[in-house]
Amino acid sequence: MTSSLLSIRNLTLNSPTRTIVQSLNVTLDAGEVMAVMGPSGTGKSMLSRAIAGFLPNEIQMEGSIRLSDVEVGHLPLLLRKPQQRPGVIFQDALQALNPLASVEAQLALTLTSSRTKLKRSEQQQVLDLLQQLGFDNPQQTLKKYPSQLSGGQRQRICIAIALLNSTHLIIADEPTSALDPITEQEILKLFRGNVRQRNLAGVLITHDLSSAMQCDKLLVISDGQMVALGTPEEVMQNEHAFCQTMKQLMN
Ligand SMILES: Nc1ncnc2c1ncn2[C@@H]1O[C@H](COP(=O)(O)OP(=O)(O)OP(=O)(O)O)[C@@H](O)[C@H]1O
Repeated sequence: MTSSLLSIRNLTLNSPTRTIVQSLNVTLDAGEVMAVMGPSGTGKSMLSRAIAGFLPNEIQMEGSIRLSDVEVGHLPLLLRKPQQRPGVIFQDALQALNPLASVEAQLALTLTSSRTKLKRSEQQQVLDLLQQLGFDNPQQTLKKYPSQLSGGQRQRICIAIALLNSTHLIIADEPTSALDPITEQEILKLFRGNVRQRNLAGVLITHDLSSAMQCDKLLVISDGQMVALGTPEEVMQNEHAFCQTMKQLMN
């Protein structure tokens, strides 16, 4: 039997005062993208932080998170081997990028953590990736600084960094909330397309229903509890009020 790329068993996250996520069970295979939806404040970001290994100190984790069959749940990001670190794309690309480093420096540091210039052997890989992410002039893009890029371009650089960083899993936590609707759809399409094409697994936390409908799985969390998990079509059949509201919006 082949095991899933990501396997979460009985995950519970407790703050000192209350339970934030309770007894969550999810698996995700390579090539699959799972959307996570649910009302505000119900634990979606905390789930992504647990998977990525940067829970706040005051949050206690119970249960298991396995990446390619290795238990990583209790390992903070910095103690994980490179292949156990997911690529992470955050909401605010401007904050995620170093304002004082050029695009080339940020991509080179992603590849080596010690250089700010791309090696000749890395150049073509990076230029191809930037082109694939929709940059018309990748050479020129490498010279730019985050403040010289648009919001959508910055987020595409964050996707490039996550793709260069990750051999298994990419997590995107509301990556398009600061973007206009057309750029939003472009970015989400690039995210889904690249995850599938590279046979990674992707977790997309989103409030955008149309994008969630194009994912392979949809997980709905409400009050820290999993209320539905399945294909988006299956989730629309769920009786829970949040799923029924989604169904009405789709109709
Ligand atoms: N450092 C922390 N310590 C204790 N509780 C926290 C901490 N950070 C967040 N929380 C609480 O955890 C709960 C879940 O927060 P989380 O950010 O995961 O929600 P979310 O579903 O991602 O919300 P949104 O859709 O608004 O981004 C919230 O009630 C929040 O107040």
